[in-house]
Amino acid sequence: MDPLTRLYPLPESSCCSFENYNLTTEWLLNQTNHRPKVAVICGSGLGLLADVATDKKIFRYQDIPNFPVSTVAGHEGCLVFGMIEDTPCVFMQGHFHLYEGYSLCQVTFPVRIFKLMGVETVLVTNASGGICPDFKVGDIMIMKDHINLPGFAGQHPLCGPNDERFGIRFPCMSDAYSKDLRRLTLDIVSELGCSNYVREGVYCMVSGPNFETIAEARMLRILGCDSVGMSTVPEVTVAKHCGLRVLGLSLITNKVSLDYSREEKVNHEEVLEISKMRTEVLQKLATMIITRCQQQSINTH
Ligand SMILES: O=P(O)(O)O[C@H]1O[C@H](CO)[C@@H](O)[C@H]1O
Ligand code: HPA
Repeated sequence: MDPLTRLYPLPESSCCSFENYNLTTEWLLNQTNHRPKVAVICGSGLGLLADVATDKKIFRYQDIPNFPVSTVAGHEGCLVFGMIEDTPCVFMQGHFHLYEGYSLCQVTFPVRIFKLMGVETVLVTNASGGICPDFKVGDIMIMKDHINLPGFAGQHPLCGPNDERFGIRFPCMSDAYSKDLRRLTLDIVSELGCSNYVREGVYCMVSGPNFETIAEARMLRILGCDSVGMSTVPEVTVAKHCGLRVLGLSLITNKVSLDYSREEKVNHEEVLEISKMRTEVLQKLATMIITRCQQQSINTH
């Protein structure tokens, strides 16, 4: 047994050994001829992003060895391989959350599978609550940066022994979201004429599952967060660690209450309803980003 394994024994049920990543990767590659270059992680209510792909091959999460299953409404729990024009892609219809009881190694498991499959770029999407007073419901926020609030408290997907086959012990996170992809997205947004509801901003991850108190929301505002959600940051961190290029799009599904006199109460059904409302434009945007980013073969991460 190597000394690291002895120092940090993984629980029996852990999926996070290199052998397990390999096993799942090989299982998937044996079941399909698709060899994806772009992975799309679909957030709450955004699974329909996969509908525009052609030549699809679909796996239910429950049938994939070592894969967690989705337990939240609006997360279908399917892995969809398919083509967006000439680009081979893989879509996660639904992702995993700390509040479901998953470890961060389980939450981020698919990202390392994508890396081993040869994926180069990850497009992450999510639903979030708008904290920036200028944001409106239905706005799309291009993620410029994030705050890993659970990470501050030691809930971090890279804690534990570092596997150098994936990345270095102390990865830089100051450029987690590719500048080139953000620029490309802004160009496409202006071509599509939707600049009036696309913003750039900082996403903050909280563990959930409750939505924020007003005092918490005010604290997040002071910290410089433009929106808040319960996902994405672990996946982005692991993607960046293993050298994947990342773009994040966050749909503002509700405004977070910063004021005790505000009567509206946020709920998950409203989150899903707004996601559905923006599906078409997000499909268009995602399709153009995927096609162009492959054509331009931007090399900087
Ligand atoms: O981040 P995604 O999964 O898109 O969804 C967001 O919406 C759900 C709450 O309504 C939470 O899961 C939150 O994180
Ligand atoms: O207001 C919110 N807070 C946290 N997560 C969320 N996901 C969608 N909206 C929200």
